[in-house]
Amino acid sequence: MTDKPALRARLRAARDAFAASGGSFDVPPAFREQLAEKSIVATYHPVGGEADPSGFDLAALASGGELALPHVVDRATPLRFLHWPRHAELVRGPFGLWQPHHDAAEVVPDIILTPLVGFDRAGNRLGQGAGHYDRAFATHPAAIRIGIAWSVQEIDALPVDPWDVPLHAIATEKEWIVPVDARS
Ligand SMILES: Nc1nc2c(c(=O)[nH]1)N(C=O)[C@@H](CNc1ccc(C(=O)N[C@@H](CCC(=O)O)C(=O)O)cc1)CN2
Ligand SMILES: Nc1ncnc2c1ncn2[C@@H]1O[C@H](COP(=O)(O)OP(=O)(O)OP(=O)(O)O)[C@@H](O)[C@H]1O
Repeated sequence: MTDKPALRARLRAARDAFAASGGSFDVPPAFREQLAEKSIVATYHPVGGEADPSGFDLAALASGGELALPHVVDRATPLRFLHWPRHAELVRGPFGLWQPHHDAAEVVPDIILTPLVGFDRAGNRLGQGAGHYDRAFATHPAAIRIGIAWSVQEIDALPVDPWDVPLHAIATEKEWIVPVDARS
């Protein structure tokens, strides 16, 4: 299967079925190592069957880091990462998201944790299709890009478009995947 909309439908269904069966996540040691030097972590507030990144959030705070959340206006407008003191009140946004108030401080993330719809072992990513993270990665090329997903969201090879920016690592409930091209 090569078209993104069809893959998205299939992988969302696999994600939601897996999440409903009660998956859980440990924070990979390799993520903790990255926190030594990287302090501003853009996380996300999970919706539906998305894997919950709270363990990553706590690890970032425990190492002295700060959190940010994406703020979205609509499909066409690029997202902004806004500072989020954990437990600060969130406001309901589009797509059923919870996000910081629009006048929270904008930050430049060192690490971007990205919820995935799908992924492959080469670090290619399938998202929601609005291009929010594609554009954020283009705006913040120095940030470390870490995808978070359930293992059932993996496929052999995703179709790749010219604007797709590969991930540096993918965390699932089973493993920490570092694509060959992202190894140093
Ligand atoms: N938790 C979370 N926050 C996020 C994202 C995300 O995917 N998940 N985003 C990712 O870019 C950005 C928001 N952009 C989005 C763009 C489109 C849709 C969307 O089409 N949602 C579908 C249902 C999705 C599903 O079941 O997976 C919908 O509302 O019908 C969602 C978010 C930033 N924040
Ligand atoms: N750097 C960019 N600047 C402007 N538009 C972009 C950029 N990158 C991607 N886009 C647009 O965003 C859309 C992304 O579609 P695609 O199906 O690849 O999204 P996706 O893989 O689900 O990722 P995302 O999570 O970013 O939505 C395309 O219409 C593309 O033209």
